[in-house]
Amino acid sequence: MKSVTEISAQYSTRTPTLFCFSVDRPDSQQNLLHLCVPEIKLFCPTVPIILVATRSELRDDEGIRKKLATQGYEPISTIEGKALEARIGAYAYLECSAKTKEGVDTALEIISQSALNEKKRRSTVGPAKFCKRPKYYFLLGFHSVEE
Ligand SMILES: Nc1nc2c(ncn2[C@@H]2O[C@H](COP(=O)(O)OP(=O)(O)OP(=O)(O)O)[C@@H](O)[C@H]2O)c(=O)[nH]1
Repeated sequence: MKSVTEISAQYSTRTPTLFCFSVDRPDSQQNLLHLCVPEIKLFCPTVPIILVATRSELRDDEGIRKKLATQGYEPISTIEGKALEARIGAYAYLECSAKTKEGVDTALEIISQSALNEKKRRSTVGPAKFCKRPKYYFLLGFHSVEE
């Protein structure tokens, strides 16, 4: 997963950005909610977020269900995914599995469509600016686009 530092360095303020979590990894959803989303909202508030649930076929995998159950978890459901979409104000919520290919075509279609919509919007409202980067990233030793 790209860090928000990388996103803010490379992307314009309106480039649609994919945030992915894996349905068998409740921690990946928590990382998005508590680390990535607050940062991108702070530094790139106008970036449209497309939320993607990956490895969706693992919801029906008994081995995964059992493993998660021993830790007190279940695979992340569609309802939870949609709740996260609403909570972070995402542009779209998608689910797919690279393994079974389910949802992949739809995901690619919606992602392309959002990029085309953005291109259209840009031609009417002018060019996008780059995201403002937080100063403390310098202290942590990240590269800067200004360097
Ligand atoms: N079950 C399942 N496994 C998948 C799926 N997509 C990817 N994987 C597995 O997930 C692992 C990581 O896949 P990659 O395509 O390398 O994805 P990545 O984002 O580069 O992964 P990381 O390097 O782990 O961050 C591999 O072992 C893949 O086989 C999927 O749809 N279902």
